[in-house]
Amino acid sequence: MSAFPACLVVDDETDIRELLVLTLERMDIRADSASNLAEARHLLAQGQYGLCLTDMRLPDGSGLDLVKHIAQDYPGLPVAVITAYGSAENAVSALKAGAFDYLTKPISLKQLRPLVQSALKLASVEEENTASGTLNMIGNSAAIKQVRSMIEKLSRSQAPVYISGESGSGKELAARLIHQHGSRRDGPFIAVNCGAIPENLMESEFFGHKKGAFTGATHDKEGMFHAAKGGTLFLDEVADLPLAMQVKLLRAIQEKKVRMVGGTQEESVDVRIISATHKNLSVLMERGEFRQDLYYRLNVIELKLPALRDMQQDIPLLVDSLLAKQCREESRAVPALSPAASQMLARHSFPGNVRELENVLERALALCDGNTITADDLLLDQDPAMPVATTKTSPADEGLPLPDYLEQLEKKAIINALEKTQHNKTAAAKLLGVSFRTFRYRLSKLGLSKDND
Ligand SMILES: Nc1ncnc2c1ncn2[C@@H]1O[C@H](COP(=O)(O)OP(=O)(O)OP(=O)(O)O)[C@@H](O)[C@H]1O
Repeated sequence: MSAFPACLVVDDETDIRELLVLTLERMDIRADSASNLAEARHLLAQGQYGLCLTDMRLPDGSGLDLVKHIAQDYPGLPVAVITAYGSAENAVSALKAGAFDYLTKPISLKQLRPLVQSALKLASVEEENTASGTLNMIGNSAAIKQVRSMIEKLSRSQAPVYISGESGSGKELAARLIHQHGSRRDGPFIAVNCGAIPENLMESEFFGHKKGAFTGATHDKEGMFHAAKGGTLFLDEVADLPLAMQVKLLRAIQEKKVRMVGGTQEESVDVRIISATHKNLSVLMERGEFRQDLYYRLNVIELKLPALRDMQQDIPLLVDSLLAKQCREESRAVPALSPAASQMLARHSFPGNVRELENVLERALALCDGNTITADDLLLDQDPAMPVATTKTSPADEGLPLPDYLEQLEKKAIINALEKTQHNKTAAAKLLGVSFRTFRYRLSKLGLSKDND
């Protein structure tokens, strides 16, 4: 038997219990079993377990009670629930209560193996994390400390996480950290910007396609779900998924299976989903633009990232570490900040959050004399939130008809966002709160795109 601590199997059906114990033993894992909640509690108190698998329906309570008991009294022990086919709510409530993952009946070895391996990995990853302890989400404010502790908790689970927060507030960074600190750290982390994929290619990008599935499909091609196997798939700007794609994604998440475009067979994929958007998904859901069932599937656990203006006290610390990082990358000495520059940074509202702060510092590094960054180097006056909000003129003052006047304002806002993001269109679209597709469309409509944009 392996060095991995034993597994506790809790199920009142003798057949399933025996089958699970046997399967685990074939995987070199010793297993104890209990047929009800009371027995399970008793065994837990006696033994050192590395994993617990429990059915949802038990004669003297529910699997959910056991999940809560374990979360409370044995917080390091991963527990997975076994749910009946099609009972999505059960799986979701178990994950919310702290279950690390779930299995759907009928249980197959294909499902069980990655789950057990993840649990097995968790123990060693935790040891390494305690040893290194380096989460690089910088800040000392209560808000960011709370984020850091949530990240640690979430990395112990396989539950889908939904990260909300304004553009540039560190959603992708948080997703990467959850991945890096969890059992999937040796697997891939695949980040997808859902707003940047053309609608007609979306299904094939996500699930892959078979040769001949459509014109131009000259060979079999795997999708992003395949690329993320054994790791994490980060769906950024998930609000930009068209409704038709939302249905397909829901199926893939629920079944943990995908089917290539033009393929006949479904195949299992072991992928953890983390999603994010700067938009308000619950509002979009109420408007019918985002499917409710997918929303509940993605948003099992929500991680909220604070805006930089809500952690203003962290600005000096962030400035120091971001400057140090940028100078390290450019192999140059870290310049000092003049008192006026420090004050200006500490007071600025940063609508573009940490990303905006990074851009301001990068620009200041390029402009400064090498020794000191002055208030002038920050160019913060040229960084207004949005020209629309600050404009004091009216169409009549400009002598323009309303549509032309609005077009001019829109152009200004777009150019401003492009400048702020060093012409990164994806980031500029986010800053303006529109999808990448919309942004690209507006660029060409307003004559701002280069020939082949
Ligand atoms: N607390 C933090 N400490 C250090 N760096 C941070 C922090 N928050 C954000 N950053 C950095 O700011 C930049 C923007 O963060 P990130 O890309 O994760 O934001 P985002 O919320 O995903 O943005 P978007 O909504 O535009 O996709 C990244 O370079 C990230 O490393």
